[in-house]
Amino acid sequence: MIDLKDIVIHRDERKILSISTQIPRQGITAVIGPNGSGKTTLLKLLHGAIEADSGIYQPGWVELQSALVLHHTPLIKASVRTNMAIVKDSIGKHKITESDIDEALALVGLTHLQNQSALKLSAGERQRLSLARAKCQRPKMILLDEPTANLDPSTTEQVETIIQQMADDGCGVIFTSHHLGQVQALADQVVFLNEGVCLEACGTEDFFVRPQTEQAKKFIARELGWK
Ligand SMILES: Nc1ncnc2c1ncn2[C@@H]1O[C@H](COP(=O)(O)OP(=O)(O)OP(=O)(O)O)[C@@H](O)[C@H]1O
Repeated sequence: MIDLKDIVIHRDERKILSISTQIPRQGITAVIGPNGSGKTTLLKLLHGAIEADSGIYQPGWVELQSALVLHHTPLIKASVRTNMAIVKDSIGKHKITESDIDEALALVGLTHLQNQSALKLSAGERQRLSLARAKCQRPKMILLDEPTANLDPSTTEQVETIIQQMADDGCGVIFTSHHLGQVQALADQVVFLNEGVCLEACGTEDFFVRPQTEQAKKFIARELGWK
């Protein structure tokens, strides 16, 4: 378990995250909540990209060895393969080998485009490249910020299959999403944030069938269009 105790993060004198919860290190966890509720901030904290002002995070980002995939992964003006080769692994110990790259490209179905300029990739191919780069880092956990935002249904399905495969291979996955249908289909557990506070952390079915807080009930009803 990842244990977050009394974590507080401020920006511009505003508390943007105030959280105490536990998140499993295995399986697939969805972090959900309204816009601005702190989902991306939580992923960045887990990855060690930002620090908490106070509180305890165990085992901590060094031990977690995560790969973080944000919305717009910067790519260099070079081939898909070169964009893979520049990736560093999450602990800086292993060199990324040619066969690591081959394996990751095959996983995301981009082998045939490996010599194409990465900047010419479509949004869906770009996202698959980002996942392949993350996979090459040999992370223990992969943190994905809205991995299927702006993708069409068929590409969304491809990306979901890759995520599922990574989890089946033993890599813990934490992703954020605004698609509750996707969360229900993919996630084993849910962390629900509201105004920077974790209000619920439980199994996916429990969350959707028996939400404990009024905020979660309203959020589910609004997002799924229930009356
Ligand atoms: N560097 C920053 N400086 C100031 N405010 C910030 C900073 N980073 C995040 N925030 C604020 O913190 C809050 C949480 O942001 P965050 O991006 O984590 O939300 P989110 O749940 O991922 O939102 P969305 O669903 O819109 O992507 C927002 O109100 C945001 O404006």
